[in-house]
Amino acid sequence: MRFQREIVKVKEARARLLPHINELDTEILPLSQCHGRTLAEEITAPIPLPHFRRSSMDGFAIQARATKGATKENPVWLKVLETIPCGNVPRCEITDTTASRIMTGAAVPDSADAVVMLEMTQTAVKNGETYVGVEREIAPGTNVAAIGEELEQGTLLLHKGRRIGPGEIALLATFGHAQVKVYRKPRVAIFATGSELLEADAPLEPGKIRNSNSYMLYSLLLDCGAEPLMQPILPDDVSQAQTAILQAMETADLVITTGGVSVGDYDILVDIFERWDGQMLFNKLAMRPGSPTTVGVRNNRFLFALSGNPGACFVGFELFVRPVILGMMGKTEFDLPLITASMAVDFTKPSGFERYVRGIYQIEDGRVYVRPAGLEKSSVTLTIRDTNCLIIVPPGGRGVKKGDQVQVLMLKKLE
Ligand SMILES: Nc1nc2c(c(=O)[nH]1)N[C@H]1C(S)=C(S)[C@@H](COP(=O)(O)OP(=O)(O)OC[C@H]3O[C@@H](n4cnc5c(N)ncnc54)[C@H](O)[C@@H]3O)O[C@H]1N2
Ligand code: MOO
Ligand SMILES: [Mg+2]
Repeated sequence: MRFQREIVKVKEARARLLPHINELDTEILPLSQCHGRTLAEEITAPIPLPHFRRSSMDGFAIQARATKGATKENPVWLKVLETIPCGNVPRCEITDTTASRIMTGAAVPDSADAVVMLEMTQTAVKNGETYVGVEREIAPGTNVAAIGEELEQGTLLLHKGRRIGPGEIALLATFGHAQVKVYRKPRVAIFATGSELLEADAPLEPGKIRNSNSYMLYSLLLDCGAEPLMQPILPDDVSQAQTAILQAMETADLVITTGGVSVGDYDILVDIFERWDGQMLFNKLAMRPGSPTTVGVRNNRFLFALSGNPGACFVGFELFVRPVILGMMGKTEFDLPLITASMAVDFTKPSGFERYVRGIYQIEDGRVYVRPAGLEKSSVTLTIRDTNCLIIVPPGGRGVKKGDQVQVLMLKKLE
């Protein structure tokens, strides 16, 4: 019997990670390279949006009061003073007998309080002068976007720690942030362990399998904005593995291993943790899958020893690695969204521990229904393909029944 394992609940395990999360340093990147990166500064609006009174239609800038009594049969005729394209500054003053042709997005003259759309007008030329006939009464403010209509100056737009996507990029460009302060990507070394593992391009051999976990982790890491560093497969040799892992911990910000954490004779991560000169945060969780998941910290760096079983490796990443990576990039809220949903089917597999079932959510008639993505065994890879949530099945009893309300962690946004 190797060392004793203390069983820790998921909540407690996650709490134990928090004090060890260190924010990474930052770098300045051109805006075009910021997609997927995480903001390391707060962005506020330096000016209002729009910053000038803007026409929202193609038409004529007018004084609304000039249109009193206007009808299609009896239009109010106004003399057209100038044309105001986008990007130009209006020159002429509007009175209750004049108008200026204006385009969508152009600056409305200060003396105008409305824009009548082109379709509500007719034009005529008399003695070389152009006149516009307004066919309807127009209320003040019509088709004029006020200064700050969208945003007031000084509004906080983007928090530090926010992932940059299309919406963030649009705001950054709007306010002239051509260079953006972002967090450096966490560099994460990935080791698969196990003498049964073959490279993905290797032909199969008796008793052996291909290493899929490293590639899955690589993809999960890219997905949360980290820089994965793929390492060679480690055979079941304790010293060799220990040297490689400790070496990687010198250069990478975080190291993940998969496999070798249970009670098998060749579960070498257990041996490595027996000789560990850092802190061990936990080595047994009150959860399925992934109960033997082990996490250590050494010289302020994490070693996540995830299970080798693909399903357990996936769940372990989502529950424990993802929050740490997000925290390293300045996020303070990194919990997966938790919702309540109805079971669409029975799930009767009993479990002594709380179970995080790889699941599928669906929306029907405005309600969220969940079902397991398939065979609920931690060795299963296929279900990861279809999983968009984790259904939390409480410990004990006989699982949950169709129609029961369950807590669900969302991995993908509700569409
Ligand atoms: N007697 C007991 N046996 C087991 C226990 C236990 O408590 N008592 N726990 C079980 C649980 S729960 C899990 S989870 C697994 C954990 O296994 P390990 O993390 O030690 O992983 P391995 O033994 O290395 O491999 C398990 C399984 O996964 C396959 N594997 C490993 N690495 C990869 C990879 N990179 N890509 C794809 N598949 C991989 C490996 O071939 C094994 O089939 O232990 C239970 N046993
Ligand atoms: O805790 Mo293990 O991952 O279920 O089989
Ligand atoms: Mg094992």
